[in-house]
Amino acid sequence: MSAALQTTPEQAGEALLETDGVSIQFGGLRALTDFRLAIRKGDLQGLIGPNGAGKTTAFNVLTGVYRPTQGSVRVAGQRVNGWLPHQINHLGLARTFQNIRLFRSLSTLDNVKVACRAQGALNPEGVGLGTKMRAAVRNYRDWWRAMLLTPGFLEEERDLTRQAERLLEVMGLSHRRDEEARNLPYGEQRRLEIARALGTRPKVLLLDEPAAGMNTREKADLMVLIRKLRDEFSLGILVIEHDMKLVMGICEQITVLDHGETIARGAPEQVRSDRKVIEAYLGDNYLETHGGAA
Ligand SMILES: Nc1ncnc2c1ncn2[C@@H]1O[C@H](COP(=O)(O)OP(=O)(O)OP(=O)(O)O)[C@@H](O)[C@H]1O
Repeated sequence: MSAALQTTPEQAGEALLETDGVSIQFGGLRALTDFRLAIRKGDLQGLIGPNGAGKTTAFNVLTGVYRPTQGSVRVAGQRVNGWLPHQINHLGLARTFQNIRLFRSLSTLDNVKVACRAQGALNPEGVGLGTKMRAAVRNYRDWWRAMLLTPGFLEEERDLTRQAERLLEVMGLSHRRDEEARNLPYGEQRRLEIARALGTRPKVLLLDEPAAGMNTREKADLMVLIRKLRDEFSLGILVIEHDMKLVMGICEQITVLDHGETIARGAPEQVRSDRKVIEAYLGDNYLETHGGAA
């Protein structure tokens, strides 16, 4: 293992998200091999690598879309192998998607309210029949409260609206409050996705190519915003991104994947001068522009 692969000294505090030797195979293809990662409160880490390296697969394993073939995923100290995405979300892990997945016909505000409401709707503990029964009873009760517009229901609605408005403000989207999500410019749709993820009150936020399709100005704003979110919401953040300026500019630690294997991990300056990373991903052109390899 190269020096860049050794664990960095950000070991203070409990890991909010941790994997141990995670591998996943699709037929004969090993999409991810022995993937190790720990995200703590305040971390801002990057996950990079060439197309098909396994980055989105890693996100899918972390969030319960895929079940790992080997190894374990822990969120807030709980082993979550086999849990469903919404159950993992309730433990404090939220994500955005490479291909934007908004409720396109809902307003900007309602997109975020749905997420805020979902966070209050389910009990994360347990996946058994008892939990399902309690959820069914609660749904039935909530349906009647909504039909009768009880004072409790109306107060809850006002509270959800306040929470969602606050998140739109943080994400610079207040002016779009009542517009349908599909009518927002691309960069704003990406920010709305982040607002919606924040609506579930995560401790760890996974951002899958948040700057894709953004112009230079929007990317620069996004860099500032991601740092602000980390600080203001006390989050741990993991970002997949192909824009090296953004990743190198904001991440304190970067993991590099190639063919599902972790080929390097370390601070930006370490990673960008790693010969294996240059060969697999950055290319000699990057080397010429940004300095020599180790
Ligand atoms: N559900 C699946 N079934 C079969 N193969 C899959 C599945 N999901 C991912 N793969 C394969 O796993 C490998 C890793 O894909 P993945 O999407 O994770 O790469 P990536 O690093 O996110 O790439 P990109 O930067 O292009 O988004 C690819 O070869 C892909 O075809």
